[in-house]
Amino acid sequence: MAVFTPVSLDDVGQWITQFPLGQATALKGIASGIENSNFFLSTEAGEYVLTIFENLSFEQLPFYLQLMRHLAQHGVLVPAPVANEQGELCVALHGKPASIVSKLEGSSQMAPQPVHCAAVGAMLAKMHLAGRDFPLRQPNLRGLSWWRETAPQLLPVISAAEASLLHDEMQFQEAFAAGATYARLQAGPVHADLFRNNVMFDGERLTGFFDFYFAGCDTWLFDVAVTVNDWCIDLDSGVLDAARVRAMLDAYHAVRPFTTDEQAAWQPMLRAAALRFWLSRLYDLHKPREAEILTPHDPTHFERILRERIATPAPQLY
Ligand SMILES: Nc1ncnc2c1ncn2[C@@H]1O[C@H](COP(=O)(O)OP(=O)(O)O)[C@@H](O)[C@H]1O
Ligand SMILES: N[C@@H](CCOP(=O)(O)O)C(=O)O
Repeated sequence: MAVFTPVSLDDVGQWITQFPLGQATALKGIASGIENSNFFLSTEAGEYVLTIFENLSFEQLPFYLQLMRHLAQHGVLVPAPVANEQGELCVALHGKPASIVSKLEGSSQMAPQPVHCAAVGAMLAKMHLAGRDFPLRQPNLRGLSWWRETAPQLLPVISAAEASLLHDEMQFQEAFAAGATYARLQAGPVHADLFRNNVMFDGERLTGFFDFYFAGCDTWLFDVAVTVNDWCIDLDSGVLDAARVRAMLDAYHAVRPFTTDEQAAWQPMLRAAALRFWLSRLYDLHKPREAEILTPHDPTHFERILRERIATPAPQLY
């Protein structure tokens, strides 16, 4: 959709000398980003992605970039940030924070089959395990605290039917999050937005997870629920597709076995994951940021998913 900050090859030519990448040989804006300005960057050392962060600050970026570096160093397929000669992963370009990360091969698989879901499930489990010794901490900034702030702002501007669902689900999620089962769930760094458009495939080979800018510390099961709610559904109805769910969960379980607490928490967590994106889409629709030029995602998609997860028993986790 947009490159918000234009950058020329000349601009990058001087700036890139602080990185161990040789000369920049080509730069091409990526049209599909909605949050940041992204460019494919060719250098003498290989192919990279240059990102200029339009909303995140220098103070906020270390958690995301260091998490990506940590995961890449632990064999998780994610873009590896490149440090400059001072060891910095984030350096100003045109006055904004910018970073260079390795380019993933392939493209997003927008019509996934069980084989793709299995690859995502296995890599997600590997990512959760690899995050256990990541030292930085940041909460999921779109977690329960944000829902508590956001729901009251939305209740007056949404329909009565939406307000009733939102009110009831917030009560349900408050009780779930305060319970003993929830407290025992394993937690750590999670991607928190692992939708189809944030994973690359080369045919059936997964080449990487990217777009970590909603990452934070939360329960691993929340991350699984977010991922299942996007990868394993019929997009029109929101209904789970049994074959894709089974493929994803079995592959995850083979790497990091689910627990009995997680089985007990599974249905509430599928609901929580649906609520999170329903809320953010409602918020973007009713409370757009100043100068927002983009078409917001449709909230009714996640309202449908939420109603469906409430009405239908969750599949077995394992
Ligand atoms: N590391 C990467 N390797 C390959 N392509 C990438 C990488 N990072 C981003 N892209 C491409 O750039 C596009 C926009 O990236 P994304 O992170 O979704 O931007 P935004 O956060 O602005 O929405 C992606 O759809 C993908 O095609
Ligand atoms: N996945 C979210 C929106 C986040 O956008 P992204 O392009 O950065 O993944 C949604 O679908 O609401």
